[in-house]
Amino acid sequence: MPEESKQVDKGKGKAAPQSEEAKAPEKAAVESGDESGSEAGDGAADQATPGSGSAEAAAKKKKKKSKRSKAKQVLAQAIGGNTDQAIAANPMKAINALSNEQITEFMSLNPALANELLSANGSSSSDSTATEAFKQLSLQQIMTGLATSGKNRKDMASYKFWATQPVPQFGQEEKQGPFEERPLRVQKVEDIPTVPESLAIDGFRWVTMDLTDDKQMAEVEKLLYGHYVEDDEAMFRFKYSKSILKWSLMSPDWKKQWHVGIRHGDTLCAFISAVPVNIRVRENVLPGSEVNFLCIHKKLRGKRLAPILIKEITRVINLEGIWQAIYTGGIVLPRPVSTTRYFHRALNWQKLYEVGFSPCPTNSKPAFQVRKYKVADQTATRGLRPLEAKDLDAVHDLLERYLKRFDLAPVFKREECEHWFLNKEDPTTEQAVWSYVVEGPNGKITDFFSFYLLESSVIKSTKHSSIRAAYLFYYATEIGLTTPVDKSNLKTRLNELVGDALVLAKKQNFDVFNALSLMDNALFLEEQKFGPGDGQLHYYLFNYKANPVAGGVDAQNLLDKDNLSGVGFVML
Ligand SMILES: CCCCCCCCCCCCCC(=O)SCCNC(=O)CCNC(=O)[C@H](O)C(C)(C)COP(=O)(O)OP(=O)(O)OC[C@H]1O[C@@H](n2cnc3c(N)ncnc32)[C@H](O)[C@@H]1OP(=O)(O)O
Repeated sequence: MPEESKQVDKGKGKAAPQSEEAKAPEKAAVESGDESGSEAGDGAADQATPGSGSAEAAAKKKKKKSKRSKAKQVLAQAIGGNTDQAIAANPMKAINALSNEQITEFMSLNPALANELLSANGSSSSDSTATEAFKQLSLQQIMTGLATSGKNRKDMASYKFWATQPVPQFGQEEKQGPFEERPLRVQKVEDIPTVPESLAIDGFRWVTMDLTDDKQMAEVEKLLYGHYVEDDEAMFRFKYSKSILKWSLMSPDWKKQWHVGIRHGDTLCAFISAVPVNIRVRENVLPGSEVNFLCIHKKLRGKRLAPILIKEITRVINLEGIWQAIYTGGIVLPRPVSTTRYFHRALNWQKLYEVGFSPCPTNSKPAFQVRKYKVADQTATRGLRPLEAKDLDAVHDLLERYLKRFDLAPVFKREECEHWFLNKEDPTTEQAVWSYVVEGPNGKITDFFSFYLLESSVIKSTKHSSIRAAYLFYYATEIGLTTPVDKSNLKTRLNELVGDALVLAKKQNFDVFNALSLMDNALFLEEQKFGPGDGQLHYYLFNYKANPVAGGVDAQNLLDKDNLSGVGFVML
C-alpha cells in the first residue's frame, strides 16, 4: 500500500485517521466481515461478494463466528454473568463496564454488536468516558467502514426518521438480482402542504434565504464556516466562500425557495439547500434535485432538527412537481445506492505535513516526501488550453456522450455546462472552477477536464489557516468512446490528462488534489500518486429504488480497476 495511507481524509463526512485498514487490507477485510451472519449482503457491496456457498465461504463464516464469540467473551469478562441477558437488561451498563481498551478490542471483533449496543443506548446517552469513547469509535467505524456490507450502520429501527422516508430500507434488500427500478412513493402536487411544518419552539422561525442579497449570502457563509463538515478530530472544516456558494447554489433554474433556513431571533442557525438537476439512473432520466449544505449550529445538534429541515426541503421541492433527489454523505443512512472512496494527491506536501493532514511515513523523511510529490513545471498534452465560451457546444456534446458510460449521471443542458465549467473572468469574485480542453490539429475538441476549489479551515494550526484543495470534477475524452472501449488507451490518456491537471492545480497554488473512486478514476489514481483516504462518500437517491451502482472499490475497499465505477455524478 502507498505510504501516504495514514493521510486523514478531509472529504465530506470523513473521518478518523485510518491506517490499519490501508496498511493491512486483508485484516480490515476480515474484520469487516458481516458479523450478523444472517444477511446475504445489502446495497452496493453486494456487487462483489465472491465465494458465497463455497468451502471458502464456510471457512469465513466459521472464522466470523469465532470472532463473534470472542467479542462476547470480552463483554462477559467486563460485566460478568450471561452476556446476552446482561446486555438486554441494561445496555448502558454493558457499555460502561468496558474499559477503553476493551471497547477497542470489542469494536474490532464485533462491530455489528457494538452498533447494536450503541443503538440500544439511543438518545439517553450519559457523559461517561467509556460511552463517549465507544460512541466515537462506533461513529468512526460508521464513517470509514464498509457501510453497505452490513455492520457499520444502525439497525433499521434506530433510523427513526429515515425509516419513515421513501428510501430503500436496510433489511429489505432484494436477494434475487436486478429488479425494476422505480419511485417508491407517488404523490400529487395538490396533496403537498403549502406551508411548512410548525417549528413549535419559541424564538425559531423558517426563512427563505435570498442569496442574491450579499448580506444573506454572508450569513450562510458564516454558518457553514463555523459549523459545517469537520473531520472527527476537529482539525479541519470545509470552508465555502461566497463565490463558491454562489456557483453551487445558483446553477441554472435555481429556486429561491430551495434555500431554506431557520433563524433564532435574527441569527441564522440552520440551513439546507437544493438545486435542480436531471438525474439519469441507467436508462431512466428523472427530473430531480441535488440536496446539499445541510447544516445545524453546533449548539442545536441532537435535537432532531435535521429531519425537520429535510422534510421542509422535500416539501418545497415537491411543490415544483419534483419527487426525486440525489445527495451524498459520509455517514451511513438507509440505503446507499453506491459507496465511493476518497483519494488524495499531495501537491504541497510540506504544508499538508505541517497541518497534520499528511503524516510522514515511518520509513521516510520529509525531504523524500516533498520530492516524491513534485510535479512537472509544464503540462505535456499537445493542444491543451483553458476552456473558452466557443468550446461549450463541443464540450457539452463530448461530456454527454462520455457520461453515458456510467449508470448514475447528470444530464446537463448546454447552459448547465456553461455554468458549471466556464470560468467567467471577474476580479471581484474568487474563481470556483478550472476547466481545460484539448483541441486537435483540425480544431476538434477531443478531451476535457475540470476541477473546483474547496478550501478547508485548519482549526488547530498556528502556522496555516487553510488548505486549498482542488477536487476533480467532470472530464471526458474521445478515447473512452470507441466501440469497444480500449481500456489500455483510455488509461494512458487519462493519466496524461490528470497528470496535467496536477501541474495546473499546482500552478494555481493548490495544496492537495482530491478525487473519488468514481467514473474511470481507478485507471489513474495510483499512477498519479493519489493515496487512499479513510473516508467514504455514500451516494443516496430519495424516492427511487435503484439497483446498486459500482463505486469503484471492491469488497475490501480497494480500487476496483477491473470493473471501475458506475457513478458519473460528481457532487460538490
Ligand atoms: C424530492 C426531494 C427530496 C429532498 C430531500 C432528500 C434527502 C436529503 C437528505 C439530506 C442530505 C444532506 C446532504 C449534506 O448536506 S451532507 C453534509 C451534512 N452536514 C454536516 O455534516 C455538517 C455538520 N453537521 C451538522 O450540521 C449536523 O450534525 C447535521 C445537520 C448533519 C445533523 O444534525 P444533528 O446531528 O443535530 O441530528 P438531528 O438530531 O437533528 O437529527 C438526527 C437525524 O438526522 C439524520 N442525519 C444526520 N446527519 C444526516 C445527514 N448528513 N444526512 C441525512 N440525514 C442525517 C440522522 O440519521 C437522524 O435520523 P435517524 O437516524 O433517526 O433516522
